[in-house]
Amino acid sequence: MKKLVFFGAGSMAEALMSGIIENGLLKGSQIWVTNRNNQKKLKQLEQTYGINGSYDYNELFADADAVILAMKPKDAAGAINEFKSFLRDDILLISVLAGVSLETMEQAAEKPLAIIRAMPNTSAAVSRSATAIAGNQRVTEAQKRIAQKLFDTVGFTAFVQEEQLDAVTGLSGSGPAYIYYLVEAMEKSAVEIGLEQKLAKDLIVQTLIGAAAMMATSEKTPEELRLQVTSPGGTTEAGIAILEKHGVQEAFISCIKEAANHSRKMGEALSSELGSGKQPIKLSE
Ligand SMILES: NC(=O)C1=CN([C@@H]2O[C@H](COP(=O)(O)OP(=O)(O)OC[C@H]3O[C@@H](n4cnc5c(N)ncnc54)[C@H](OP(=O)(O)O)[C@@H]3O)[C@@H](O)[C@H]2O)C=CC1
Ligand SMILES: O=C(O)[C@@H]1CCC=N1
Repeated sequence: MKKLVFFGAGSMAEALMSGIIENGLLKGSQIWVTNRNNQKKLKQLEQTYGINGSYDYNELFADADAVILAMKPKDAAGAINEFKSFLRDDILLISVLAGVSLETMEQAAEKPLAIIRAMPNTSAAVSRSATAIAGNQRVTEAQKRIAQKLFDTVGFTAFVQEEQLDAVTGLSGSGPAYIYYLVEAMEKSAVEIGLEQKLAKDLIVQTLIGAAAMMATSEKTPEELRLQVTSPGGTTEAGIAILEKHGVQEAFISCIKEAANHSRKMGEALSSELGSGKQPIKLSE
């Protein structure tokens, strides 16, 4: 790949471009980025990563191998409509939009295109994304390899059925936020029980890294690993009894199901917006 273009310059686009550049897959000069109107952000990305910011579609699409769609799903129809006349047949469109189906994007582009739908996460910035991808029939083997290399560069990649991508979104697309939420609670409690914030953060981060490494390398299930830590009558048992009392595991299960369901609903909203005469489904923000 010689030229990659990002439509959208927010959290996900920045995580991907920084991982791609950091790992040497592409130089900053091979990456082009545009957004809706936040010129300050484009300047900041130019200064940080040496990428090219532009609002000129001729310049953006010239010799582009792949275009990554990285705006909010609600902005996708408008964006595709604005740039669809610049899309050549040989450009690979890669969408990271939550919920938006391949069919909806094909419909929006109003022309046959090779499209990969991907669900990475922001840990791409540190080459630790968990990404799942699915493509339409027009994606060639060479284009599949391009997409796989791109996402392998920033972490782990799995090919999935398109129908599974809403579940992936609820699980690992949003997943980092669930972990940060848990860590917020761990940090608050650490301070309340007498630890300095810096020490608490170091201990928490190392605990997460260690637990992740155990799960990645051990033959044991997470439940077995948990039981190894839980001495009968000990501290862990006392703590986990509180989590059980508050239904924390059930809450996490509902959280992931709701996020996956919301991904599906966002896709349906865009699809019906594009469909003739149908009203978009209302989403609670
Ligand atoms: N954040 C995450 O953890 C993840 C996000 N995603 C997906 O990535 C996408 C982006 O999310 P995120 O980065 O968080 O969003 P942000 O709100 O951080 O960024 C959205 C970007 O899209 C730009 N934009 C809006 N409209 C257009 C347009 N018409 N043309 C070009 N650019 C446009 C915005 O520009 P401006 O600032 O000028 O308005 C902004 O740069 C979403 O679809 C989301 O589902 C997927 C996986 C994880
Ligand atoms: O919250 C969102 O909608 C996006 C998709 C996955 C993570 N962030």
